[in-house]
Amino acid sequence: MGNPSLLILPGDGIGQEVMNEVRRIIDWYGEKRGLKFEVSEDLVGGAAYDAHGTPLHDDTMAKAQEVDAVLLGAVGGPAYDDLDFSVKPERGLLRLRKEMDLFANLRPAQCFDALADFSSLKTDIVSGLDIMIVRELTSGSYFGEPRGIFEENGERVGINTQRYTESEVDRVARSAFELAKRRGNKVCSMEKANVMESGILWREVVQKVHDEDYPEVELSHMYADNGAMQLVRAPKQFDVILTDNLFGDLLSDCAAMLTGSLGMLPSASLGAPMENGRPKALYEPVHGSAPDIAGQGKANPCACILSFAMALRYSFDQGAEADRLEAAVEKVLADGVRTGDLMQASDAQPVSTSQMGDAVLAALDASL
Ligand SMILES: NC(=O)C1=CN([C@@H]2O[C@H](COP(=O)(O)OP(=O)(O)OC[C@H]3O[C@@H](n4cnc5c(N)ncnc54)[C@H](O)[C@@H]3O)[C@@H](O)[C@H]2O)C=CC1
Ligand SMILES: CC(C)CC(=O)C(=O)O
Ligand SMILES: [Mg+2]
Repeated sequence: MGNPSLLILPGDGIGQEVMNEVRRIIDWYGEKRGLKFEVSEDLVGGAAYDAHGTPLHDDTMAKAQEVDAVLLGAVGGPAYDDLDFSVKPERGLLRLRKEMDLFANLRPAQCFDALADFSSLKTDIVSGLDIMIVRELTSGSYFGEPRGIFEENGERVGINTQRYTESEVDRVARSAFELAKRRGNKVCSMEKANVMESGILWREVVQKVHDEDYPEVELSHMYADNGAMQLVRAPKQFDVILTDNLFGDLLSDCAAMLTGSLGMLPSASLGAPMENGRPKALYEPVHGSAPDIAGQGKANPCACILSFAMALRYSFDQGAEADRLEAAVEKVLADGVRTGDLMQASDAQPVSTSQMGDAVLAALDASL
């Protein structure tokens, strides 16, 4: 059997900068741990649009379907804001998620001890925080039809459709319950069943999956607006949060600030098992291309580095090496190394993206 394959899609803006650091970490694993990957690279998002006039070339899509895992930086940026949606960078990412059928987006929000006093919330509220948001990723309002901007009664109307089938809810609910069994054994499902039919169906299906196959897991339901409030009021009440595509997008950015910064939040997007038993998978930081800091060496690469740790765990059965990488990031933070997003304006000089990468590599060396 050959080395496991990894397709790297840096994308746009800080996606390219943070991915530079992940490449060095992948090399480190090859050299120091004998964990070699068959790495290929391609374009996605604005970079692909500039080269090919499309945010995701068919050849790239085909490659993504073949590899063991895809690692993506971020897409988008102001240069592409006025494009028709069909060719916008974000559309490339949506296509990738949809065609790979990556229905379960795992977004862990963990507060490292060293950042507990930096979080937007009081230290005791976030200290030791470890929650997992499971966001449905291939349906809901980012994909439902009809969608578009249409003429109606002499004016334009913008339409997106929140749509969920029972099977779509069923499969992502199972992912959440399975994860909960390996964690704190609790799932809180969030929707708006009070005002949305899709929410009513969501709640019914989640309850049914629970009652039939996961009665031992503690299940609660919460309206997503209250969920957002509870997330900043008392986040440690949650273990696994299960929610739809749109609410999950919002709630996970919100959870980022509990951990200190959006620059700290990794994610894994998982689909059905492939022939080798591993899930189809794409790993990416939760953040976007951050045009306000792009090209300045200011981006925090930790979210992308931690996304690679998730790849080690979920795609390559390297749980111990994932632990090693997460511990390296934790040590660096404990040593006080900080990119600008992890400091108050008046603090000492922040480190650059590549200096943060240097520090993580040094911590990895020290772990041997
Ligand atoms: N998965 C993806 O590729 C995503 C792409 N986007 C796209 O990115 C572009 C910019 O979107 P925004 O709304 O500005 O969201 P964003 O996530 O790019 O940035 C929001 C804020 O967080 C900061 N930030 C984000 N990541 C950081 C990091 N690693 N280190 C330090 N600071 C960081 C940024 O500087 C900015 O102030 C848009 O085109 C958007 O559609 C947005 C979210 C996800
Ligand atoms: C397609 C992305 C730009 C949407 C997003 O913000 C995300 O998935 O976190
Ligand atoms: Mg988002």
